[in-house]
Order: sequence, then structure tokens, then C-alpha cells
Amino acid sequence: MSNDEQTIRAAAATIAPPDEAAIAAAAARLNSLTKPPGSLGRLEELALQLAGATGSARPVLDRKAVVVMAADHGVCAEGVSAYPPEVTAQMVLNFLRGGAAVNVLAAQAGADVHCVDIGVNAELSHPGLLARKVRPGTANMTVGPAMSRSEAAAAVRTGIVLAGELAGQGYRVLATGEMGIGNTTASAALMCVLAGYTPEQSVGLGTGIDETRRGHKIETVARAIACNAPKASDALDALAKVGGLEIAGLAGLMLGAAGQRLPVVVDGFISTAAALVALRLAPGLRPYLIASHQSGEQGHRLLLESLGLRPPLQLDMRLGEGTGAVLCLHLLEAAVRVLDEMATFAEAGVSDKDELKER
Ligand SMILES: Cc1cc2ncn([C@H]3O[C@H](COP(=O)(O)O)[C@@H](O)[C@H]3O)c2cc1C
Ligand SMILES: O=C(O)c1cccnc1
Repeated sequence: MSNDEQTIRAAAATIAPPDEAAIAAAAARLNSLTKPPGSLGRLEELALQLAGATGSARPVLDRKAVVVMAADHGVCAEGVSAYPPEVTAQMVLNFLRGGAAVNVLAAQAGADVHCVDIGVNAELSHPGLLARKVRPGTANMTVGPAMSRSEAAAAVRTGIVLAGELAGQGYRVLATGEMGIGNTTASAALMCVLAGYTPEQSVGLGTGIDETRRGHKIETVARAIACNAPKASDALDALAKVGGLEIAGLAGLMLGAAGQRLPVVVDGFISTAAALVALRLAPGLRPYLIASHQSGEQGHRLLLESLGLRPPLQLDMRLGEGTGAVLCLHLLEAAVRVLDEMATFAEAGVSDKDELKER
């Protein structure tokens, strides 16, 4: 086994189970606050999950970041996207200048944007760019593997290392984002191989292709799988053969973050495909993953369901970049503020329901 694969195994092994004492303390506090028990619904569930992940009954999420991993896809040669592959690099520059949707929404949520070149097929240079290129884009997966197993492992490791760096910089929660023209095709292929869905169920319109082109995209995914025979029982094999570098990097980021007790907010279809890979590499990751929104990409609903993830938002968004994940940060902030700032029945002099029973 390569060094990178060993790093992945070690990262998976360091993920601690959720802190049950912190969850119990947070639950006791939630039940002492001036509201009927459970009446804040999913906000209370989020508060408990954050307590378990962070190991604190009063989690603090003062520093937030969204990590946008960017990479290109050789499968674009098959005509699977409505946009040309050059858009990947062009959008990276847009992220770095602050002009993309994720920049605007992240700023509103108080989150920093970190843009990573993990596999863009262009030479990029910018002081704000995290230059971590593993290779300049994948190969066309309909004629051979997208990348080698060692490249896939290196990309996962890149994400693990980055999570460690961000934890060291004091971030308390990470959101996932991506940019890569063609990456809904790779995500659909991973969904077929690892979650057992058909190309028809997994393939959507991505950036906005029409139904005829969707038929071609379905057939492209089927050909890629037939050509490479990826192993359903080996997530790294599937990732290498039909995945993508940004998907690999995000899977690693999730493992690395969980190892540092940082909760990770998962964005749309592509990020959820990365979560699928990451969960296969490390099932113990689950308590650290927070689904954000159900995207308009058609496979997303089934993929979320198969992973048992229930995102709180459904806004008919289908952009990626981390846009849904950063919107969800507002809800996480709301959950921790409820825990921290609401008055208890005793503090506010409000009668609790048990007191009523006693009368
Ligand atoms: C201008 C522009 C900005 C984007 N930001 C995210 N995506 C999204 O679209 C791509 C996936 O769709 P497909 O598989 O159909 O290519 C990814 O880059 C994703 O992040 C964008 C796409 C475009 C065109
Ligand atoms: O769900 C997503 O994140 C998505 C959907 C379509 C295109 N890009 C991203």
C-alpha cells in the first residue's frame, strides 16, 4: 500500500466517535430553555450534532470557511456539459477576485473562501490560490481510467492535509465547494458504482443541457463504467477510474476535518458524491457530516436518501461552488446561538410544564 493510502487509513482511524457527554449536556440545556421541548425542530438536532462533533455542549463556530476545490474532467471531450472546460480556470480567477456566487454568499455568512487548484488543466498563479495540483485534469474516463489509483490517493491526501492546516488556523467548521466543468458526470458515475443506482437515475442536467444531451450523458456514464469496471467495494478504485480530482480532494477534506473534530457542511450533488466516497473510506465520518440543501440536480435526492442525509434546505439551487453549504452556515449559527443565548425557564421565571402538572 502506498504512503498516501496509509495516510488515508490513518486519517480514517483517528476519527473519534461523537462526544456523548457533550450531546447529553446540550440536550439537557435545550430542554431547560424557554420553549416546549423539541419545538425548535431541526435546529435542535443541528445543535446536538454540533455538540457531538465538536465535543462541546456550547459549540463555538466563530471561524468558518468554505473550501472550493477546482479540477478539470477529460470526459468533457464527450460533450457532457453545456459549458466548455475553460470555464473551470476562468471561474477559479473569479473566486479569487471575489465575484462568484459563493463569494457573495460566504461573505454574508461570515465565512472565508479558500480556493484550491487540485487539478485544473491550466497554469494558474494568484497569491490567494492554494496551488495543490495533483495532475492537470483527469483523462477521458470513457476510454480508460480518469486517473491512477496513486493520483486518486494523492488527491484525497491533499484534502486531509488541507483540513489539518485549516484546523490549525482556527477554523471551527468547514463547508465544501467545488468547481469543475464535467463534474456532475463523474459524480453520477460514482453514484452508480458505489451506491448502486443506474445512469438513468443518477444523471441530471448539470449546467443546463437539454434532454437529448442528457441521453448522451447517460450513455457516456454507462460507457465509462463498462470500460473501467470499477469495484463497488473499493472506493479508491472507483474514484480513480470514474471520479475526479476535486471530488477526491473534498473526500479527503471531510476525513481530515472529522479527525480534527470539525463539523463539515456538505454542498450539492458533487459534494455529496465526495461524501459517498469519504463515508466508504471512513464510516465513522457520518456524525461530522451536515447536509445543507437538496439541489435541483436530479440524482441528488436519491444520493442523499441512500446516505441517510436529510438536508434542511431545498431552494431549487443547482450551482455548486459551496453556495448551498454556506447558506446552511446561517442555520448552524442559529443553532449554536439558541444553545448559548436563550434564557432557561428558571432564569426567565417562566413556568415549565412539570410545574403545571404539580398544581
Ligand atoms: C459559469 C459557471 C459557474 C459555475 N459554478 C459552479 N458550476 C457548476 O457546474 C459544473 C458542473 O456542471 P456540468 O457537469 O454540467 O459541467 C461544476 O463546475 C459546478 O461546480 C458552474 C458552472 C458554470 C458554467
Ligand atoms: O448540485 C450541485 O452542486 C450542482 C448541480 C448542477 C451543477 N453544478 C452543481
